Amino acid sequence: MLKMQWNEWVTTIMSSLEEPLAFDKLPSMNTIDRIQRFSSGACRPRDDVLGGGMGHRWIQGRDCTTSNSCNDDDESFGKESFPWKRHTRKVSEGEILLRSTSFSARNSSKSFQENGISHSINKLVRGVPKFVKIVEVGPRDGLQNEKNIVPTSVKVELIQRLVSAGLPVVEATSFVSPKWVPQLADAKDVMDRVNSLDGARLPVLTPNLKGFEAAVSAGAKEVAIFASASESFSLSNINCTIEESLLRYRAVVTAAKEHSIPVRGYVSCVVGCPVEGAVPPSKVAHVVKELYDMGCFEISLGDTIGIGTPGTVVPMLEAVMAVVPPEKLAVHFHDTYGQALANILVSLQMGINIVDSSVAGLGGCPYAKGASGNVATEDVVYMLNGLGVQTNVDLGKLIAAGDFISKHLGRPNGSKAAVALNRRVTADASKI
Ligand SMILES: CC(C)(COP(=O)([O-])OP(=O)([O-])OC[C@H]1O[C@@H](n2cnc3c(N)ncnc32)[C@H](O)[C@@H]1OP(=O)([O-])[O-])[C@@H](O)C(=O)NCCC(=O)NCCSC(=O)C[C@@](C)(O)CC(=O)[O-]
Repeated sequence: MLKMQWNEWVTTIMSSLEEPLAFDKLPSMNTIDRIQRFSSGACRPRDDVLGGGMGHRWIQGRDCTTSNSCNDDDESFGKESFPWKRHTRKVSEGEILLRSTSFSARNSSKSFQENGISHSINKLVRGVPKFVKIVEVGPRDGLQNEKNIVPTSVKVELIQRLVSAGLPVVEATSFVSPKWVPQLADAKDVMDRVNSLDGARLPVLTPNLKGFEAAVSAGAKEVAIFASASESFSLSNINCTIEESLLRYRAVVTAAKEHSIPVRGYVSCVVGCPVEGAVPPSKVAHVVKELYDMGCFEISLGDTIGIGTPGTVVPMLEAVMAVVPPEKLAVHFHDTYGQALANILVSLQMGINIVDSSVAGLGGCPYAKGASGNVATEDVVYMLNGLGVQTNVDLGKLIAAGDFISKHLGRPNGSKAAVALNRRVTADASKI
């Protein structure tokens, strides 16, 4: 069976990305037309689009029965169905400064009325949720590709900073084979030191029962399992077929239920695989449904190689939303082709309200041409602030966390918003 370490795999993938994949089998429906319908904000069932199944859940971008963003006054929006207590926090001075300098479409629509463009702004903003949960994956997805081992103390400080920036979920590490991912071999030590942190959930990746048991012994209170929609990626990443992986994951979910531990599911290669090319939406929907049916509370859709555009993301989401409710789905975009923010925006307009991202855009492989990591959390928060969407994240503290880890790694912060805002703060300070 094909066996390749994660780092080598990423290098291979990224080396093959110099030319875009030929996606010549896109669904025939006019994509622009669909995107326009998603942003219409109309609360009407669209059974006709889906042809049964969960069709009643689908509307033009929203769902009155399964999403609360149709009702702007619904306070339950963004609340988790978990027993963990929610925390409130004071907004820092830094964030007030950043907020005052950013344009918020939701708040500014009135002032645009005279210009006659309020209709367009309202149309866009009505389509997106009021609150978006950000799942920070930097300490795990971001660091797992780093060749030089990052000291445990740096990983711990990064997690502490991210939690104190208000991120509700920070994926802390992985209990995988240290031969496959040497960077995360200190998973137990990391968990020992972050377990007592209050205010955020700290899930960890577990590829099998061995990893699950180690995670539980280390005090993990939430885990994530990771399957793929591409057979080749499954073999390379976890050394087994998709069906074999689902068997393993069923055992993990069963054990997790006994411990009352929530399990998140990931599906990789949701739009494209460097070996297989375009991945059919139906294949993605199949794996997502399997994870959902086995008991995952949330499923994250990973564009592992960052190749998707709204043109491929929209049909994929349509297929997935036909089998799993949108509020159970998260999007996880890598930014290799600079498409991540566009893909996130269109996903929000389609009813998604959970976004994975990585502080400072950590991730990817520095030795592979064209490689880049997850979309930067700072860029996502900046965009959401501009749309008037709440995240409870303190952008100032988040930027400081990104600068901290970037400095340690010896490279510039990969977030464009962080770089621009840092420059602006320096420029403003020099005028004082
Ligand atoms: C799944 C395995 C373990 C199979 O690896 P394997 O070699 O097929 O496993 P095995 O059962 O044959 O065992 C081989 C050795 O690994 C050990 N082992 C077995 N399991 C564990 C464990 N849990 N923790 C620690 N050690 C483990 C096991 O004890 C044995 O040790 P030995 O006897 O040789 O000394 C391996 O392939 C692996 O660890 N893969 C992880 C790869 C990985 O972490 N990839 C990155 C995460 S996925 C991702 O980033 C995508 C995502 C989620 O972000 C979304 C997206 O963007 O698409």
